[in-house]
Amino acid sequence: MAREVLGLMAEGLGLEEEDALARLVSRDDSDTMLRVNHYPPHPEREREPEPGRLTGFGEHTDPQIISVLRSNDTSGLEISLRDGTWASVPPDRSSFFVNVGDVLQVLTNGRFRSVRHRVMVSSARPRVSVIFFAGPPPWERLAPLPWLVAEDGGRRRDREFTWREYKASAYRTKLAENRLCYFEAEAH
Ligand SMILES: O=C(O)CCC(=O)C(=O)O
Ligand SMILES: [Fe+2]
Repeated sequence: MAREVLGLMAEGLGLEEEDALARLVSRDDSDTMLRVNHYPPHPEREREPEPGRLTGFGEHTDPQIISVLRSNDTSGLEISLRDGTWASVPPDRSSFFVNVGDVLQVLTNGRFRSVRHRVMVSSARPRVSVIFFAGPPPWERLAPLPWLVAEDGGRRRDREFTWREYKASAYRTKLAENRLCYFEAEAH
């Protein structure tokens, strides 16, 4: 699934090698992970700053290449729009929500953006989500793809790093931080 989506993205980007993205998540040592989140129902509480809504998962971007999410039919997931407002992602048990990770933003030289998202809990029903995170192998050297950099007149948004390096840096920072800023190319 993640591989197919990455194949379509490569095609859409006009990459010469159609498996340029998918191959990164298909190796035996690719860093993939499955996470199951359970948000218990939100009981009525009196002393909340914003009554009726609790943060279930704080705002963040996913660090990997791509994340594929499916949830039960309880809402809560929200994405941050350019103007800073939050848009709800309607729950749909029959479809997948695909999220661009930080590494895909780097590889595409910013054509695809890792969107900030969060989970707010306001429902009387529990939310359950299952997310497949597809990341590259630990020692893979990651940098904007040369084909796209050439299209951008040689301008690289980020410098090269390994996934291991990125993960180590991400673990040192807070969830909500923009972790990619440490990897931006110096000359902008
Ligand atoms: O549980 C959800 O709907 C999203 C959780 C999430 O963003 C994550 O686990 O990275
Ligand atoms: Fe996430």
